[in-house]
Amino acid sequence: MFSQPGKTKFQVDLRQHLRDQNISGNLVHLICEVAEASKYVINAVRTGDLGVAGTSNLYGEEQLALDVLSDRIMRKRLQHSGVVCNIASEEMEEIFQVTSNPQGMFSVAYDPLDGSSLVDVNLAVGTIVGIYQGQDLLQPGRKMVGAMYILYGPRVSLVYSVGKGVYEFTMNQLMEYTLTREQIQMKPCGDIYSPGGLRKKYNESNERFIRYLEEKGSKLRYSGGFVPDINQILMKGKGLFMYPALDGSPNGKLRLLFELNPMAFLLEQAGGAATNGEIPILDIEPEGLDQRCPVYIGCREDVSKAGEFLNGTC
Ligand SMILES: O=P(O)(O)OC[C@H]1O[C@](O)(COP(=O)(O)O)[C@@H](O)[C@@H]1O
Ligand SMILES: [Mg+2]
Ligand SMILES: [Mg+2]
Repeated sequence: MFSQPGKTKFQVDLRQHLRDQNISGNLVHLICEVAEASKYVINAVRTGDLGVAGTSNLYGEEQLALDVLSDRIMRKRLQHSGVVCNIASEEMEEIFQVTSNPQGMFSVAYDPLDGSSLVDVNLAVGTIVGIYQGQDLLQPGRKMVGAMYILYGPRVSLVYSVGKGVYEFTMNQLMEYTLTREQIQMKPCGDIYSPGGLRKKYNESNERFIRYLEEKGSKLRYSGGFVPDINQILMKGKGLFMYPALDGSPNGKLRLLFELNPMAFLLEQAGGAATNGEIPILDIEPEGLDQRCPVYIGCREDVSKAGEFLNGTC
């Protein structure tokens, strides 16, 4: 049952689709709860206060009112879902325990509003979610049972995987998510590149890798929002996003639990790859909630080429 990209041929609703996936009813419920929460987040993005909240998150970054509101929307929904035991968010200081009994339950790590500083210039932003069975959130991403993101662009789309391929749903005029693409697949290499961070802070290997990409004819496509940048690569099936180690920031900027693991899970499911330049992102043992790490994510061959530049074999 393959629909054309962008066309909702079968009007398959998210819940109906998930029920057909042979996964636990609790996981179906959890994904649908996140989908419901996203409807309130998009409303906040479209109409909410663009000012600062006057508080800071666990990274010491100034929080916007929209960061705080999106976080509350997500947390409340998860807290009352009846299927979540632990919650961690980019905007919370510590793990929020809903229940100490993990039986049949999931734990969720999320970035409620990635790219929030782009809302005032009306660019696309998103929500990123990683789902773990049981109560342990500090596990390698490969242990995740599901990952998803919601992209708030001119259209709202939801992309998810529970380890059975990657599917895209798009919000219709009734604010329901209906299936628009299934079994999304990446090509082995591509011609789009999204380089994060200040280039003058790149080391020589990263600089040489960028020159290699440019010489092979890759086009620069960087919006400054991780969700739209990854979504472009995934939906076009080609390209590479990187946010490398920078001079003064050896771990780059992006967060392992809240941003990188869910995206790595999705890209691997689509036949792509994600590494820190040495090992797969999904194999990294997290040491703390606030862990950051460099990332090269996208087409398999492009990601592996990045590794060759970094280890000096290229
Ligand atoms: O401005 P830079 O350094 O290129 O960083 C951009 C990256 O930072 C982020 O905005 C970080 O996310 P938050 O907005 O959640 O802090 C990513 O969306 C994006 O990929
Ligand atoms: Mg973020
Ligand atoms: Mg954020």
